[in-house]
Formats: sequence, C-alpha cells, structure tokens
Amino acid sequence: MESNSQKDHSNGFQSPFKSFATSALHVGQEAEQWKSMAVVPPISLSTTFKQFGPGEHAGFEYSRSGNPTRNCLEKAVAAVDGAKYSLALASGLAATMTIAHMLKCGDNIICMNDVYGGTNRYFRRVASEMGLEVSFVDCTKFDCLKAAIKPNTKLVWVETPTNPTMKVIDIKGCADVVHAHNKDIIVVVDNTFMSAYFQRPLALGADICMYSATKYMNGHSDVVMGLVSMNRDDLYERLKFLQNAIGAVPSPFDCYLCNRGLKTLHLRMKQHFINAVAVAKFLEADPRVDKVVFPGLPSHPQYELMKRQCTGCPGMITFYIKGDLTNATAFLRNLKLFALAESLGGYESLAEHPAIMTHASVPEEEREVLGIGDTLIRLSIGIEDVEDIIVDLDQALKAARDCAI
Ligand SMILES: Cc1ncc(COP(=O)(O)O)c(C=O)c1O
Ligand SMILES: N[C@@H](CCSC[C@H](N)C(=O)O)C(=O)O
Repeated sequence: MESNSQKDHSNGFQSPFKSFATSALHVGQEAEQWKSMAVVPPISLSTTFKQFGPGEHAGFEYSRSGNPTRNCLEKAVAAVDGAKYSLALASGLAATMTIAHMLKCGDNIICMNDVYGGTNRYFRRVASEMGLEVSFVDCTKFDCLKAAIKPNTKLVWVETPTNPTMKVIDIKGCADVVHAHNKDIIVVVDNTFMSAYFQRPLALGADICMYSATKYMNGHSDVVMGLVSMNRDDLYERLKFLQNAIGAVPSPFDCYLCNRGLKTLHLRMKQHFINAVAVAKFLEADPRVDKVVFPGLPSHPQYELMKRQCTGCPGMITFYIKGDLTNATAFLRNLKLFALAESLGGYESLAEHPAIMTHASVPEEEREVLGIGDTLIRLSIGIEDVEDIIVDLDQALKAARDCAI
C-alpha cells in the first residue's frame, strides 16, 4: 500500500498498487519455462509426468500434486496479492474447507456474523458437525471480537465488504486485536468482493487472503475456483500439503482461463468502479428506492474506512426497494440488460434477491437481524455502457412501482 501522501486525490481512495498490471501480465508467465518458448502458458492436460528414475522428475509427478498451468496462475496471483505464495483450489468453498482442515477437533473459529450464505452454511452445518466450534461475531466491533477470543480460538474469518449487506471491516484493526491476544491465531480475509486490485489484506496484517475466484479474479463468469495467498512459510507448507491431500484442485483448463482473466483485472475493476458510482448515485436520488448501500459513496457509514484500506470500490451495490416482496420481484422480473442470476464479479451486470437466492441457506431469524429482507436487492454492476445500465434499472423500477398501483 502506498503512503498517505501518495493518495490518489481524485477519489480519495489509496493509490493503485505499484506495477499491479505488469505483475498480473508477466509474473509466472515467462516463455523460457517452456521448450516451445510459448508466450501464453499452454494448457497442460496430462494427469501424470514421466520420471527419469523413481522419484527423479522434472518438477511434476501427478497433476493433483502440481500442474504447470496451475503454477503459472498461482505465481501471478501471489504477485498481485503482494504475497510470497498462492494456491488454487476447486472453488471458493473448497478453499474455505481446505483452510478449515488446518484445524483440529475442538478448535474454535470466530466467523464474522455477516458472510456469504455458503460460508455460513459450511461453518454451521459442516465444520461444526465435524467437531470444530464456530462462533458468529460482529467483527466490525472490536470489543465483541476481543470478548469472543477463547483459549481454543485458532482462526478468525472475516469478509469485507460483507455479502450482501456491505458492512466494512477494519482489517488492520481486526488483525491487531487478534494478534495482540495471540499471534498464532490465523486471520483470514475473504477478499472476493474487492479483488486483489482494490484491497491487499496481507499488507494490512491478515495471515491468509482468500477468494472465490469465480467472481472478479476470473471475471468472465465461466470458471468456478478458489484462491488463497499467504506470506507465512508454515501456512503455505500446510495448505500446499492439504491442497494435495484433500485434492480439491481446479482443472488445468480453468487455471488457464483464470490466468487469462487476471490479465485484464485492473482494467475491469476500474470500469466496475466508474459504473457502480454512477449507478449508486442514480439509485440514491431515486424516490422509488428506500436506501442504497454502496461503500464507494459518502453515505456509507464506513466510507472513510474504505478510503483508508482500499484503492477503490467494486461493482457491488445493495439497495432496498420501496414496497414489499411484490415490488422487489416485479423489479427483478422486468430487468432486460441485467440477468436475474446468482454470482457476481463478471463483466456482465447481474441482479438477485439474496433472501430467496444466495442467502437462503442463512436461517431466517439471522437474515432478519442482518437486514437481509424481502426488499433487499443485490446488483453486480458490469462493464457495459453505464447509460444502458441506468436505462434498464429505470424501466424496471417503473415496472416495480406500477405493479403496486
Ligand atoms: C464472498 C464469497 N465467498 C465465497 C464464496 C464461495 O465461492 P464459490 O462459489 O466459488 O465456491 C462466494 C460465492 O459463492 C462468495 O460470494
Ligand atoms: N457467492 C455467489 C453464489 C451464491 S449461492 C450458490 C448456491 N445457490 C448455493 O447455495 O451454494 C453469490 O453470492 O452470488
């Protein structure tokens, strides 16, 4: 992260990370690593690799344990995260599971009380069933976090901004609280919403930066993948072991695609930011909308924190439509350019209803407390022409209002 004096004063956020695009394009992609001198890393589909003698090989034995195409991606991801190491897994949840396997029966995990529905479901209905103890805590409040740390706490899991209510967590503050208590507690940040372009959790004190690469990191809605980056040698050794021992690895073809997607991450994120600010301002000024939650607007309660810890804001906007479920449904059914679909972070605009779709797995009482109600709508603003995005939202808001008349 650049110093405060190097801030990009045009929008108040931190300056972009130095040589981000150059690293994304070149690190791990050296043509010299291939006999063919291929400039674009080949897709290495072979499941196994010929050995010179038993145990004597050229760096690869079996594709789950290590794959040349996956290596290229992992090196590029480590570079854009400002990390020493990165590992690719079969999905974001496979990454979560692999991280959880570093713990043992009876260990405690503190998880931010507002996280992606599938993460909540994994900790509550899978990890807990296997003997891990999980406490859901509001990590935006340091006092609550501090009070929740127990002698058996081994891992703290935060997501920022949270999916879908966009609460922002102070990563450095959180890591400081946890590590002051016990430096061995592993702080994990789910960086899916921000991508490596807008936020570097490791530089802020986190031990592991994790992604559902299914989203912005790949950015084309055609790959399901997870990524984890870290600096600590011990964490890398353990996770590398688990990557192979559990075996939740992505295919070489998906690694190729994600590696390719990463090459335009900086360009995509800049456009997502520009489009999202315009859309958020449009929605905020619209009388058919009750409330907009977008961390890139001064109206967001943690806007100052966002500007302090991020270099910008992705295309994720949550808003509460006026009316009830009928209006929310009419809005979503009438969108034309936006697809009504789960997921986010692709080049195309998507809209969804978290209470019924992505967060249905969160118990209803918890959803209510978190504000994931009938009128909450989540948008993933794509990189289409922003005027067209706004025209589409405008006509769907009209249809939603008219349905109530
Ligand atoms: C913030 C966040 N983390 C993790 C996941 C899980 O990722 P995946 O779907 O790639 O398993 C998702 C979405 O599914 C998500 O939105
Ligand atoms: N993280 C994505 C995917 C959402 S939900 C996927 C599936 N229905 C499930 O329950 O696992 C998002 O937030 O859109």
